[in-house]
Amino acid sequence: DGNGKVSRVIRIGTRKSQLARIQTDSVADKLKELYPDVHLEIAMSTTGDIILDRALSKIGEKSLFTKELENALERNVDLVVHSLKDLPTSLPAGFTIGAVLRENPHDAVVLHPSNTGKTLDTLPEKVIGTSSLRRAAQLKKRFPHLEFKDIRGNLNTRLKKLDEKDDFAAIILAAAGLKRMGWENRISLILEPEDCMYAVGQGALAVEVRARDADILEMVSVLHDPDTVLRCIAERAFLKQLEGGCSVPVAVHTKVKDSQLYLTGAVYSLDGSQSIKETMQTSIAPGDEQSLERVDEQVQRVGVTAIKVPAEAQDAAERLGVKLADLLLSKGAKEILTVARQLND
Ligand SMILES: NCc1[nH]cc(CCC(=O)O)c1CC(=O)O
Repeated sequence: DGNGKVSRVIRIGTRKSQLARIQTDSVADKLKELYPDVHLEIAMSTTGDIILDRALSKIGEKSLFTKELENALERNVDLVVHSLKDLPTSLPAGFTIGAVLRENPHDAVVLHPSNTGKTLDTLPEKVIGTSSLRRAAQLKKRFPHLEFKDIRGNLNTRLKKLDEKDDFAAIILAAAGLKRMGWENRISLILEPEDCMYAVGQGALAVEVRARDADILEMVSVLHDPDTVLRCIAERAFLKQLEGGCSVPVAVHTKVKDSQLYLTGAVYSLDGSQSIKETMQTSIAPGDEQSLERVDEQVQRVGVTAIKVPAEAQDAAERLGVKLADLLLSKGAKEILTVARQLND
């Protein structure tokens, strides 16, 4: 078995925010369970959660959060854990995502305590807190009576702002982040795709490693299941082909059923009045697994190196994302995204 290969100390890098620590610990715990003989150490970086006062959508540079951890990966750690959503669709040379673990990808509504039992249709006040253009655009389209205002800060800060003031009737957050922080009980509603599709990679943890570190790649590859990898590759290929980035309202929904991978993708104008949404599918029948021999930068698909997952299915997933993006672009997605970008500047 491959489990005996890594006998040295494995160092995991993490940012110091509570969510980052929890995410890192959850991956470390899984690795400990799978490899009881491996000695794991957690190394903390001291900066990275500094930019809280500007809308994330206006910072524009996703890799800001991850650059420091990549420096550490170059020097003194073997793997780092990120929210996949925060990772750009191409990684810097020398790095790759070796495992993807996903929980609930959907968005959740957290109600102000005074609104317990209400829904987005029946809220007595109409101001909703979110700094996500994607969430605001979709929900404006579906619930025209609501208003959306920016809410900044980490998860703790946002919940505090909701509870201790009367500025917001509710806020929208990723269900996965709430669950990881132990606040699942604050989830009032999970948003269905008809109301609000999720962000590319939302709810998934990405384990970033050195692209040519075959031992570590093999070690982390047991953390993920093929369906999760294929869904995330399709989503990321879609975003990359759209040249979406984090500052535009792009949303997706994926599922796997009967060896078919389904991808729904959409772009929205900022007020939700214009949108283009399409679904495509592809066969992901089992085939030869991506092998270690073929692990080099050439086999990365949108930053992911998933050994042991069928290589052909990974190619099909990537093509699906590109094809769906091309379909949306042929229907005017570029114009919608260009206007959204300019208005958001
Ligand atoms: N936008 C920031 C962000 N990046 C990752 C998460 C946690 C959820 C996830 O991993 O997708 C969140 C919070 C949120 O969107 O509510």
